[in-house]
Amino acid sequence: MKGKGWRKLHYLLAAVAGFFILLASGTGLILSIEPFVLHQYAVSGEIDKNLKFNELQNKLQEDFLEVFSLEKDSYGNIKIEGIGLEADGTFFLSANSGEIVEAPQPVATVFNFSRDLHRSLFLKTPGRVLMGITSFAMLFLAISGIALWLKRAGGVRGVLKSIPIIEFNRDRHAYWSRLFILPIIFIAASGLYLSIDRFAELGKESTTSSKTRPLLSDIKLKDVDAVVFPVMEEEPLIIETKSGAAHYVNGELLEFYPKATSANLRKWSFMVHTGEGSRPIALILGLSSLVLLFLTYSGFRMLPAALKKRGNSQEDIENKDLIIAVGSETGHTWRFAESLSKSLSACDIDHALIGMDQLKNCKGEKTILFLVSTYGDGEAPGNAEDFESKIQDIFAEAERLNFGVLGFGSTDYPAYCAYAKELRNQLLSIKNSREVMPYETVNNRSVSDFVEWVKGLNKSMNYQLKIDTAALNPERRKQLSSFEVLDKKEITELLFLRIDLDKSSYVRSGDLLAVYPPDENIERYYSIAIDPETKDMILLVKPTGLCSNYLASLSAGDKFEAFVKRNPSFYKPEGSVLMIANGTGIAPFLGMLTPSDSLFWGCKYRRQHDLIHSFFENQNVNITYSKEASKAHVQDLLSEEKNMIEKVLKSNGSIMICGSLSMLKGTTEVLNQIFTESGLPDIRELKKQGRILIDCY
Ligand SMILES: Cc1cc2nc3c(=O)[nH]c(=O)nc-3n(C[C@H](O)[C@H](O)[C@H](O)COP(=O)(O)O)c2cc1C
Repeated sequence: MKGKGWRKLHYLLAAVAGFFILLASGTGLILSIEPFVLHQYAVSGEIDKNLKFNELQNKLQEDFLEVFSLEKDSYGNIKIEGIGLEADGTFFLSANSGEIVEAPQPVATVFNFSRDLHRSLFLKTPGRVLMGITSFAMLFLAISGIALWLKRAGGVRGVLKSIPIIEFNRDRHAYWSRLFILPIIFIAASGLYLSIDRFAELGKESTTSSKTRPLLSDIKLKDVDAVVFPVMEEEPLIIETKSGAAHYVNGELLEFYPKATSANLRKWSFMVHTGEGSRPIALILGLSSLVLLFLTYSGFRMLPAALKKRGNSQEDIENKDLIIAVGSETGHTWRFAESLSKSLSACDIDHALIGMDQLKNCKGEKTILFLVSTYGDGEAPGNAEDFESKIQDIFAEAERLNFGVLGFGSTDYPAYCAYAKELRNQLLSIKNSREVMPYETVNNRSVSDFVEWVKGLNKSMNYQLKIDTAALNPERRKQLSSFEVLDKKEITELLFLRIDLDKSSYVRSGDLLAVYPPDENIERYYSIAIDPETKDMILLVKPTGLCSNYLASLSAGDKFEAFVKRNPSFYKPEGSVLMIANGTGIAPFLGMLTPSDSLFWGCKYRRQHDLIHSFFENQNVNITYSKEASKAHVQDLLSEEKNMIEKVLKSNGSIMICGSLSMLKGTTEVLNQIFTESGLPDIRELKKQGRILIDCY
């Protein structure tokens, strides 16, 4: 089955069985507490491992007129039914003295109530059947979940990789289900087995006699599970142990019925499913129930978007010249495509919106705008999985294909927008194809990236589209903190902000500050430094956009709303570090620089240096100015530092790069050349080893 099929199965099962799973998890959570509160439940004490069953039997003959049965419960209690010298009924015995001990306290109503609800929804047999089916659905949810998880990870190799948390419900759902997959499978499988066992009456003991013939005098009390005592003389004494049931008459072994595997399986399933008698298992069950509750909640939050039918069908596109084709795994790209479609309609531009799996047999001249995400480890999203194998057929009859590709992805993943790039190459190889819109990307569903692309589209196609950004539903994060500006300085296009920070805060240099301009729901990220001396937060901003102009309008004492996004992939590594930055990209390094590091910074004007020179005292800093006489860029400085760069890397040091993408491009070229000449691994390999860290935008 393909990723799409597994996803459908997963959602279908969740939609059908979700309510019952919720019920079973809630009651399961309550029941998992039982072994912890019933601490006085074990009243029989520890059984001496050498104590023989015979010895207890002799004691019983002294104290009871008649004993009918003996049973050991999962708490190790010895429970007997019989007629005592003073009373008759059920008694608990001390394991070693054989004397009657105080009966355990009754079980709290909440546990009995939860147990009945958990097992049968108070509906007796139909309820038990329903809960059996729920276990079955849960097992298949776990199996389809594993398939989705493999797809998400881009194959088996990636399953243990960390999961970036970009979207709370989706990514935490994946995170927690991965962590608890084994207990969840055990819970579902044991629940299913217990249900089947009850209805199919599995586990009847085999009557095959065994070669192991336990003598009555050898049986130890610790090995006994249950005993049925003879009432009439000709009846046998039946002793059940882990290995089977032995029948004795007058102390002689008459028959032995080894225990069938199914009986052991039943016992094992009961233990795994209830945790009765084992607090560690009960703890795992409790935590798993909590996780299941969360998975049901987050799954239901994702369900409406997943089940929504989107786009036109193949028939609708036949006489359209302009098509928006969407490749999406989890539905976000559709939101952008729909808002583009709306703005085209508002301008009376005839077009169709379609999923990539619906795109078949294009005839004549078509203009197709592909909006595609990347999934797994740089792979195609679900509805574009088969596109590559069909692409030649799809366009076989097209006279001309005008296309543009907009990639949706996240720089949190190493293969940023890899599928969009691959698709673009495939389209370029189609006969009569022409790229009419330059390839662009949208990082982390950035509305501003998308709006920029639409501006480009307007230019290329001579449109006047206006995107309704509110329709893209960017949500302002709920928990924002208020930050106070302590100091603000500005020198030619560079703004320096010192911001008050709770001194016990966990924030580190290299983290990001996400700021919302007033009346806007789209945050902008700024790399931050923590001043090593004062522990204040330092922000460097180029005041050219809506948010940076807002920050520029603030004065000391003003407050603004923001949150800190942890960015551990850009924390300073051990050892000496070569830091490379241009413009405001220097910000995180202001809090990282030590005398054993070197910093290369490219800025525009000499004056800008005055804003931050106090951070450079006794440090190894090299600066270029692109708007002064030298007109040099930071990469020009690097090409003269071959020996130093080689020395840093050969002594196990690292390189960190922060700033613009164009600086990254130039820097990468220079570094690659140096690495080749020095026999060092290439940038890709060093990045993999975590020795080149990049934060460019
Ligand atoms: C499991 C997973 C894997 C991803 N892998 C990549 C990737 O390799 N490269 C990338 O640029 N983005 C990757 N992304 C980010 C998505 O492409 C991005 O969130 C996109 O907006 C999702 O759009 P969609 O909901 O339409 O599929 C991944 C997201 C997830 C959840």
